[in-house]
Amino acid sequence: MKRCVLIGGIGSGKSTVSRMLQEHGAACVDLDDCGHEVLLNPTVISMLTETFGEDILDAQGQIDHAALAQKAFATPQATVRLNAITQPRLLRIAQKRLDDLEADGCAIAFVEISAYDGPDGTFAPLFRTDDAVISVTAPKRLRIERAIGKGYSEQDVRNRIARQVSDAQRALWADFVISNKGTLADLQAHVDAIWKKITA
Ligand SMILES: CC(C)(COP(=O)(O)OP(=O)(O)OC[C@H]1O[C@@H](n2cnc3c(N)ncnc32)[C@H](O)[C@@H]1O)[C@@H](O)C(=O)NCCC(=O)NCCS
Ligand SMILES: Nc1ncnc2c1ncn2[C@@H]1O[C@H](COP(=O)(O)OP(=O)(O)OP(=O)(O)O)[C@@H](O)[C@H]1O
Repeated sequence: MKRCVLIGGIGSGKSTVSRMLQEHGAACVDLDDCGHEVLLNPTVISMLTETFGEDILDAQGQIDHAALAQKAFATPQATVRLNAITQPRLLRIAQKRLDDLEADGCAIAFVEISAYDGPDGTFAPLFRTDDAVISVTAPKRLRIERAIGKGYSEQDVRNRIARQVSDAQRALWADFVISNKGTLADLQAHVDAIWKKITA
């Protein structure tokens, strides 16, 4: 199975690119989604409440994502603590999803990684060093606007951006950079061209 890595900061358009790639026939493993599964684990819930306090829970005792985000993205140290609890576990879920796709005969899979920290970083077990990396970028102003449109508060988006690497850093790691500052039709054309190159 050919694997590719799809990276980009909050509101850049990764999920939209992922949807377009899936329409071409690719499978996608979204690490944000794997992370959401981790937050349902009772051990993780206790570790997170011990670290960040009981007020990250909703009335049902489940993690309130916005409440946890407010605490966990407030400082670099808090984000390190969040990542240490969640990322080793979400990595195992993502690895299993990739293994299952491969066993099912999937030809090409994209791993969508919003918190990508480089080829030798946390997510290295999920890909090989020669797998293509696609970075989706957009000006900060547009990313904030788009993320607010998805329901995040402006402060939350700004905090998350502050905890993420820059588009300039992502470009150094990428084989393809998609600049997503135009229309959805522009984005589609860009994705179609990359799909052709990747599958040539
Ligand atoms: C803090 C949580 C509960 C907020 O949940 P919420 O549903 O609001 O956001 P979601 O998980 O869908 O992420 C949305 C975006 O936030 C940003 N983001 C999420 N986690 C991180 C992180 N650890 N570091 C930097 N940015 C992050 C990304 O741009 C991501 O696309 C959740 O993001 C979380 O548990 N994060 C830690 C796990 C993780 O690292 N996930 C990203 C894997 S690549
Ligand atoms: N070129 C575009 N023109 C107009 N709207 C766009 C464009 N690209 C993305 N969007 C919209 O912007 C929002 C953010 O895009 P998307 O969800 O794909 O980003 P993301 O990088 O996956 O974000 P997140 O980090 O929150 O997961 C979505 O509502 C999407 O429909």
